[in-house]
Amino acid sequence: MSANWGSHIELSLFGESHGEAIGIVIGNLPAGIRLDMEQIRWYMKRRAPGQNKMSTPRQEKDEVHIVSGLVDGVTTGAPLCAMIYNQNQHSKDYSELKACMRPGHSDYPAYMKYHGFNDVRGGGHFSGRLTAPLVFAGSIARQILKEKGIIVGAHIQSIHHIQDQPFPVDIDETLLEQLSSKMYPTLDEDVFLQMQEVIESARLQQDSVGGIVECAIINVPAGIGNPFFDSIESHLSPLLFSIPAVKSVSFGQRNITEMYGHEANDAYYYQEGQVKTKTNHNGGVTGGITNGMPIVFQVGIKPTPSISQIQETVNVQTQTNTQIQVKGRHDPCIVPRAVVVVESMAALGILDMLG
Ligand SMILES: Cc1cc2nc3c(=O)[nH]c(=O)nc-3n(C[C@H](O)[C@H](O)[C@H](O)COP(=O)(O)O)c2cc1C
Ligand SMILES: C=C(O[C@@H]1CC(C(=O)O)=C[C@@H](OP(=O)(O)O)[C@H]1O)C(=O)O
Repeated sequence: MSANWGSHIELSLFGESHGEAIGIVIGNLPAGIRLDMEQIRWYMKRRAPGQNKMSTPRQEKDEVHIVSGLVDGVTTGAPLCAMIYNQNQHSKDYSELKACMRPGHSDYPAYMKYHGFNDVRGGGHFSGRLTAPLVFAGSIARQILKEKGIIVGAHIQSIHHIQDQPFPVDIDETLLEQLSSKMYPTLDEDVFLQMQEVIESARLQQDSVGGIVECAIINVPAGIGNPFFDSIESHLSPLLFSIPAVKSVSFGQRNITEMYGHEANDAYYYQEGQVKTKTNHNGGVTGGITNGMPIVFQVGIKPTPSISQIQETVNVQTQTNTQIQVKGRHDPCIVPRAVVVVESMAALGILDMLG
């Protein structure tokens, strides 16, 4: 099982949802970065479970213990290892799942690949819980990027059929900082109430819903990226697709495929000596290389697979068709907790790209 990533920044992710701890080792971090622990705690809180009815009731503090690579709050340049101890496992909820495979979760493919030895409890190493250490790593990346003037932020673009507005062409630091300061950021102030109702209605029907997170990275200079195998899109996508439940990533305007060329092309102009585009349908990237406009992309997240309605499945021990009623404490919608995960992955990807 591989859980390593990176060409400049190196990540090595470890742990299971119901094991003792989850964590990450971050290699090649610059020395001399004073970690802003208050900011890190806020980003961790935005993702943490158990805070309201929209989330899994599992209560976890998600306190980060830094065990190496930091002295007096400042990075030393040595691998930085951070651990989060699991505190609230209910492993008996998963006893049936060694044999009966949850539709939509990792159980069956993992059973085939790891011959039934994989840890199914809480999703094991496949769990959305593993995104907690990724948010920690992403928070450090965001801090380093901010020193270069580069800011990342995201909003909930949609939940089920309820849509927020898309990002405007001019995305500034104030807007992104405002979004990141909210627990559930949307551009239209009122739309989250409707989203919340849709989530609650799905929860009451023992069901779940998905949605889309739209993310922006601003102030990346023009000229970063490559045309072919290491384009901006191809560098960010592996990270974004590694977030459990992510099923799509698209850059620029979502409906660009339905436009005419004259509509899709972003017209250039000079503003105070700087090249800008009037529209940003291409999401700040053409030819795989940044054009100086905000990098904008959307991440599609499926409905949570573990729902407590009775579903058809198979028992791999008796090799029979059967039914399953999934237990455990699950998110009726992953999207609200995943916004900061998307931001974190974007920050890690772009920092790595800057070299
Ligand atoms: C923050 C977060 C929370 C999640 N919570 C749950 C959950 O409560 N129950 C569940 O079945 N899946 C949850 N997932 C999704 C599963 O982990 C994921 O669907 C599963 O590992 C299968 O992977 P795939 O959907 O990418 O194919 C969550 C994912 C994230 C990112
Ligand atoms: C604990 C978290 O989410 C978990 C992600 C998850 C899954 O299958 O992905 C399944 C659930 O695990 P459990 O049944 O142990 O409660 C979620 O609670 C977290 O994100 O921190």
